[in-house]
Amino acid sequence: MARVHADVNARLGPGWYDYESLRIDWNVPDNYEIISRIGGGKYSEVFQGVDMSNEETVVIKVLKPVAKRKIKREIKILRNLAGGPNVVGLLDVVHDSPSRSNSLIMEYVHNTDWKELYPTFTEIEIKHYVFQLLSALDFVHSRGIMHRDVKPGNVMFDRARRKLRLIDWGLAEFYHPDTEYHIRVGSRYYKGPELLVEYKKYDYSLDLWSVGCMLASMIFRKEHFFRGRDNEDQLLRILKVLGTDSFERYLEKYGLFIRTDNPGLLESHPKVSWTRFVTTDNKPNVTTEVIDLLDKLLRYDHGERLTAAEALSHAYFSIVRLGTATKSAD
Ligand SMILES: CN1CCn2c1nc1c(Br)c(Br)c(Br)c(Br)c12
Ligand code: NA
Repeated sequence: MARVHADVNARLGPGWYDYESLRIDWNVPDNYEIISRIGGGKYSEVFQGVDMSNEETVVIKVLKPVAKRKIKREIKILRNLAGGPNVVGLLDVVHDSPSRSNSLIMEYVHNTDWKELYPTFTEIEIKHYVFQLLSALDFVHSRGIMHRDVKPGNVMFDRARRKLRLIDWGLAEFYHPDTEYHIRVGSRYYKGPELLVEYKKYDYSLDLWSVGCMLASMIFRKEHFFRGRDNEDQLLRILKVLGTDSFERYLEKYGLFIRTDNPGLLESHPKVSWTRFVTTDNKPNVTTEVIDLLDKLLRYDHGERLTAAEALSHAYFSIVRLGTATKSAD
């Protein structure tokens, strides 16, 4: 059971969370022109485009013919989250008859690629970036939704404007208490332990593990902090840092068992101090304050992890909050 926002969807009712009964009125695509391909994945091809009615740059996410149900879920969630802080905006939904394809027209962000961004982050930039990411998640979780695929590739960051948007809500879901969810979600390096040990009754706190992985890669300047070759190796990477004592307690608490023939997963591993990852290169960004925040996000037990709201009020962000306060003061 989630520690926070457990009953949000029960309170907001089926009009909020029942995406299956959503009827989508697809508009014609005539206003939009594709300029260039900017990405793609299992479920969509992504293009930079222009809305010719106002000359605005947009992103055109052409959906592959996947389960209609999944498309309804993504659109329902994007519409529920409209106007929320740091959530990418859904501008339109269009159907193209000749190609029989459906597309989401999204707000454009002039994104700097993560590979370029993370090695150059200053401490103040990390604070602004993570604060905005947590603001998005605090909002989304308070609306009864978990993203389930938080990773650098799904966080668009316009460095010049210091504008961050959480994108790709294709794996997002509504949280209901005592409900079993798919564990084949997320992206390997950012998968929470609950997914790797196949605990299916997870909740919003899954997203906070992923934030912890991103924070660690920024402060320690490591592209992916836990970089497993496969799901088992991913868990082993985590064990080798957090140690097996707290892992055993976690398994015990939730009545979980590990089925594996990987010897590494059956050995005991000591907890490694976070200071072991300090180098001359990353030293300026590693303070006792950020280590404290990181240590409270990267916990096996999802029930122990800071919530997004708790993380936002951590001392590490006081300079960002202060900035916000003065802004709202004037
Ligand atoms: C793979 N790339 C690079 C930039 N970029 C990509 N996918 C995007 C999606 Br989906 C959205 Br929505 C936005 Br907004 C941007 Br920007 C996107
Ligand atoms: Na998206």
